Amino acid sequence: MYVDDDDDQIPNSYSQRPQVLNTPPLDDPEGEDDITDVKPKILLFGLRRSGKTSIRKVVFHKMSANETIFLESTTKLEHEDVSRNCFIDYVIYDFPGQADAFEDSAMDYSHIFEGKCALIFVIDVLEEYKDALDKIVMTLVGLDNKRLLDNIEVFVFIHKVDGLSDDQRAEALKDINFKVNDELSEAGIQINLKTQLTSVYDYSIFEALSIVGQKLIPELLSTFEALLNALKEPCGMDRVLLFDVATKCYIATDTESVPTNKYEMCCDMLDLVADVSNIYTTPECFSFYDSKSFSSVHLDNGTVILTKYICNNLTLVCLLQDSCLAELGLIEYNIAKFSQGMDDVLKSHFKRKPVK
Ligand SMILES: Nc1nc2c(ncn2[C@@H]2O[C@H](COP(=O)(O)OP(=O)(O)OP(=O)(O)O)[C@@H](O)[C@H]2O)c(=O)[nH]1
Repeated sequence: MYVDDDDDQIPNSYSQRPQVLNTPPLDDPEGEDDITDVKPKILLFGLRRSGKTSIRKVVFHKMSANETIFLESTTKLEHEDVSRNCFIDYVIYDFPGQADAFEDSAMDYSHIFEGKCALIFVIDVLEEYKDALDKIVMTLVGLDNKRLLDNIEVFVFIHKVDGLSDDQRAEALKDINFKVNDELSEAGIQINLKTQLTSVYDYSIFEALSIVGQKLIPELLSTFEALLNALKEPCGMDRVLLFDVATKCYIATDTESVPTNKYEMCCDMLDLVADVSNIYTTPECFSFYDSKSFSSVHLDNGTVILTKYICNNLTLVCLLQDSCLAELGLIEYNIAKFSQGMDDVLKSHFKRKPVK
């Protein structure tokens, strides 16, 4: 199936760079689950019980953080396609804690690192983390030796920080950054490691995965930032974010980075809309959102949080001062223009690409 120029709808998912995976995934030795269309990958790596599966389940399956204590250890490589729309369009690989990417010839994972990847090392900060740091360095050295490192964005999630005070978090961040970078430079590896403090008990894990996801769509990101800026400025908005409502990951924002408290405010708003809709939508209704979905909350400090559904699970969340609402017509007009611009960009970007 091909995207037609005249299509009004942006399809839910686009297959992006078709190529054939050389080796079947390891949990699929027969190749039954033949992935002929390799999407960008997010690879979760880390020691046993560091929290990899919990991250996957909480963000992509809406599992509550409390339920993750019942998760069993992953004993073989698991992968799943978590595509929601043309932005959240990737496959997640959850490596078993004991996996070594290159050490064991019976389990050579190197083919998985081919193509566009984000490699996330998850460190359990509540445990002694020397072994975890050794594993990071060993894996990166292995990737470097195989000349695979150039394609890969590398992240370190300093995980389970809900158990730490602010001072302990800052200390862990500094210590881990220093030790990993030190060992990597000793091994002669220059790499831009992105380190995040995360927990499944708050929004930090969604924020961290938003940043990872954005690295997988760099070609679209700058265009969407420009579109969001073009919306923000004439309307006098403080911040505008484009969210995937299913995962609470933000796809893009205006060019200024988003302070964590603002990101949390937006997530609370999305949760509020979902909770109210959950109570009052009829069971036959598949989604809380349609083209008319629009909501606003006025805070007593004069801030307004406004959401407007765009398409394909994507919703705009805008933060503005209530004085800006005097020009509500202008805001609605610019949001409609944004929506049209997004539609045009996606159509031209994915024109004649096969659609799943
Ligand atoms: N306090 C806290 N505990 C967490 C967090 N994330 C995961 N856990 C707990 O960590 C334990 C291990 O989580 P898993 O997700 O199974 O860890 P894993 O890395 O997939 O483990 P393996 O499958 O053995 O490799 C569970 O008891 C989770 O509840 C977090 O952010 N904070």
